[in-house]
Amino acid sequence: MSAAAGDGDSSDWLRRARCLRSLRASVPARVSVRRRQRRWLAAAAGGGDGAAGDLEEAAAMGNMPSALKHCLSYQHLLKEQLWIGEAAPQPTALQHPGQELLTSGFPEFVKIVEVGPRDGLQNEKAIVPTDVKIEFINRLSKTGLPVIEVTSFVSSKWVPQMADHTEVMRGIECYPGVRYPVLTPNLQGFHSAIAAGATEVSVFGAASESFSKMNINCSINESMERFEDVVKSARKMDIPVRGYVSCALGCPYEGNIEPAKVAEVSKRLYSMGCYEISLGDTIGVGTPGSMKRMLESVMMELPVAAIAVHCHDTYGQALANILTAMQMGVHVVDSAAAGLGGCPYAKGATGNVATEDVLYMLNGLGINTGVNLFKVMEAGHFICTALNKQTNSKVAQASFSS
Ligand SMILES: CC(C)(COP(=O)([O-])OP(=O)([O-])OC[C@H]1O[C@@H](n2cnc3c(N)ncnc32)[C@H](O)[C@@H]1OP(=O)([O-])[O-])[C@@H](O)C(=O)NCCC(=O)NCCSC(=O)C[C@@](C)(O)CC(=O)[O-]
Repeated sequence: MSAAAGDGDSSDWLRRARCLRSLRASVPARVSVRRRQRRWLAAAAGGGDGAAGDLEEAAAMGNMPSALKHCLSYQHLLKEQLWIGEAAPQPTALQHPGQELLTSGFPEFVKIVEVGPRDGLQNEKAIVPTDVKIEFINRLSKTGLPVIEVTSFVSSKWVPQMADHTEVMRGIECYPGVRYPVLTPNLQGFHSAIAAGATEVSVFGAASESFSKMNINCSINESMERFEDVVKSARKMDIPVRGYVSCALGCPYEGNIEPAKVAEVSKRLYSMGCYEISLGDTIGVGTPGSMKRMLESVMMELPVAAIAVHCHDTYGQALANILTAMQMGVHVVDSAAAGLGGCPYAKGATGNVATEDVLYMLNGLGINTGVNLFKVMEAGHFICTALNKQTNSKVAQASFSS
């Protein structure tokens, strides 16, 4: 757990800002928000002054402006701890006999692998200044995220956005308990990464021959030989290696990809020593149905504990796909703050699923992540402001823009 996770100050600030913004939108300028709020609450609660009594009772009466109702339901959400990443309330004796907990079948803890600084930024048209990347990563480090993928040691001719990999790796503050892997496609990238101070790397292959050729300029077989070299060197240095399989649910060049092919490539990566295999829906075309079929196939070859899902949200299916994967026991989820991202070799693919949206869903399910949603929202807000773009996170949009 990072040193600064769980600090409540900024959460309070955001809560208040959110509530006030929502109120301001519906109040004539000449009446102060606080006075109006006291009056509504007093009226809704049946008299008295601004103390207003029980908020929920007032909300139930239904005789108040929608902005205030929104605030009250927001209070209700807070009460249920959807926002703070703590365990949801346990079922009470009032629970209907035989009624199953919503969370049954889901893992108790989900590890979030934040890929925003790498997958998120690699596709930005304008080069993001190195100090902005470093500040973004430092902010993410204070959120409780256990893993933050920092950059990639690839050719700067191919991906100019990642050309400052060494400066980024050397510039970030490494928080205790947070891991900072980087992408390395071959031995050359591996050696550069280690020289820059990386202590964990990822190799990235694909279940599609065409994508492999476009992305890393070699066939699947050739890529496996390169990855073997990386894994062997890494093992000697006690460096953990993660493996990616792109196009697990579809390829921008070949269309459908057989689940058996995904399973085969995953097995090769796992057998050579990758401790975790991240299955990428690179172009975000998967559905819960195709996710289920693909995972069933991969799970015949790999233990579920070694499987991660990496969903892009092009068709709006990412959360549903993640939910499906979790129902099947997967407990490692890749995501990017503000839903940044895309792959330079997957035209039309939009960003990764937003970390904020994943956290909101997991908090609602009472699944622990150890990550502070508010702080991720702040980091997402920081990078979106720096890039002068709108967040892709629905949760951040709802919280900041209403
Ligand atoms: C893989 C390579 C490097 C092969 O590139 P290549 O051109 O085939 O390599 P080469 O071995 O023929 O060498 C050619 C030149 O590249 C240099 N080179 C060789 N290796 C490196 C290296 N590691 N770092 C820096 N430079 C390198 C090498 O030194 C040489 O330089 P030159 O002599 O011409 O000046 C190239 O194709 C490349 O960089 N591709 C970029 C791949 C990439 O970053 N894709 C995006 C990330 S993957 C992704 O986003 C998907 C994922 C993971 O998120 C999951 C999902 O969503 O599906």
